[in-house]
Amino acid sequence: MNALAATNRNFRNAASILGLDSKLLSSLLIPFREIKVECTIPKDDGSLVSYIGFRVQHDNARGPMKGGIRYHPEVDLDEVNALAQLMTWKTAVVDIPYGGAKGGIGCDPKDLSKSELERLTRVFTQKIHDLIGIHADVPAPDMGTNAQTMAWILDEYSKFHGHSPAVVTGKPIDLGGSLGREAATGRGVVFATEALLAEHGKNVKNMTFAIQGFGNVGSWAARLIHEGGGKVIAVSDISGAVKNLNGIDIVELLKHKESTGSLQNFAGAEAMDPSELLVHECDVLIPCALGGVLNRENAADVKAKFIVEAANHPTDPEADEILSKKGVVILPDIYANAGGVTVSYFEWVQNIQGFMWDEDKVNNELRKYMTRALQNIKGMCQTHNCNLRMGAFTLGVNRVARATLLRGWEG
Ligand SMILES: NC(=O)C1=CN([C@@H]2O[C@H](COP(=O)(O)OP(=O)(O)OC[C@H]3O[C@@H](n4cnc5c(N)ncnc54)[C@H](OP(=O)(O)O)[C@@H]3O)[C@@H](O)[C@H]2O)C=CC1
Ligand SMILES: O=C(O)CCC(=O)C(=O)O
Repeated sequence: MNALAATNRNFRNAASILGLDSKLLSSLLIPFREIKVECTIPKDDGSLVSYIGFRVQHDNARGPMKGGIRYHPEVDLDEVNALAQLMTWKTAVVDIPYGGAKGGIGCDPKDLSKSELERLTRVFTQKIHDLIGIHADVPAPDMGTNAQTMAWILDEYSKFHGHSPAVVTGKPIDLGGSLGREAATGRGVVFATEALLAEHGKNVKNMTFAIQGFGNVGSWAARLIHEGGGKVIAVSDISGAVKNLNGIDIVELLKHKESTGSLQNFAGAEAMDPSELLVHECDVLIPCALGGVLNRENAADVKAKFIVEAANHPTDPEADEILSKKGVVILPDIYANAGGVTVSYFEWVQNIQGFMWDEDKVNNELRKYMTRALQNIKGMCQTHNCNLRMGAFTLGVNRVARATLLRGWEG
């Protein structure tokens, strides 16, 4: 099942639990706007190359649409649609005043030089600048993009609209970025994990973790778990996977990846088959890379007791069912990875106020938002007798439905 079909299915289940009217259901499901643009750039050798860029603006009932931009070869309209819809429910789950959007370009950023990436980002921004904006749609980083990408978008957008730092979040600090945003998604994952484990009378200390993906989200989650006394026993990236049952020294692994560009040949751990990571013995599995990695092929073999969905849509609905039957507790993506967009909201607020917060304030506020959201999700689970995914979906969908109804339908 592709990401869009899976996301629609979760939404429909939530709408049915909430007893939403069928007209309202269709209105919430259909995206506000889908943008598809051709981006042609000269490569460094002078040859021309064309890419397709997308921005899907899913819903703006609760505020400006918000969501990252992904550079990855598998980006297509269906995937961006699914991710945009997830953003609508996610911003509502953590109760920040935004709707949902997502963008992407079907390219492999590893095949492009820095100047090619800059040209591609500027051309994409030229094509969408009229449709994004501080109070309309505010992009941010996602897979394959980073603070530098946001700096290029800000610079290109500002040529048309004047200096506008709040038009993107996840910017470099020197250009109005927020302290704590780079670590925020990983930090939010750890706050969410701590809150979940506390519900089960456990804590991060002495628990074992397997982490798929060692980019922005995975490396920060691993670092903070390691700092908190958790044992990260397996980590993977695109180059392969490593394990050490006594716990990997994450600080050393970060240095190794920084200097060699990969996890391979790290002296403090042994190589393992990357597909083994997801089914390796551990207490907590944290997927931090691609979607759909837990599916009917491997779900029955998962040994973790808890899954924290740091990636977007890592669990296919068929896997969801298999894992639920096994009693695995899954903390869903629209809550677990919401720390990134929450601190993006703090960044946007700081830009609009023209006042910078210190990092402790950012992190303390983030903990408050993540803790409160889990309590709200659990309230929905109790009211509707459902699991955490449906608790989060019903919470998010209900908030967006309420905002939509309050706005009314008169033309
Ligand atoms: N950045 C953010 O603020 C947010 C991100 N997310 C989600 O988190 C996930 C990760 O995003 P982010 O960390 O930003 O992306 P990055 O591009 O920074 O990192 C992605 C990581 O995944 C690894 N990877 C890619 N393919 C595979 C694979 N087949 N097997 C194992 N690892 C793989 C990459 O390997 P390598 O390092 O070798 O390239 C890299 O380590 C995505 O699903 C994203 O949507 C969710 C909320 C916010
Ligand atoms: O920070 C943001 O605005 C969006 C982050 C994002 O793309 C996500 O949560 O999936």
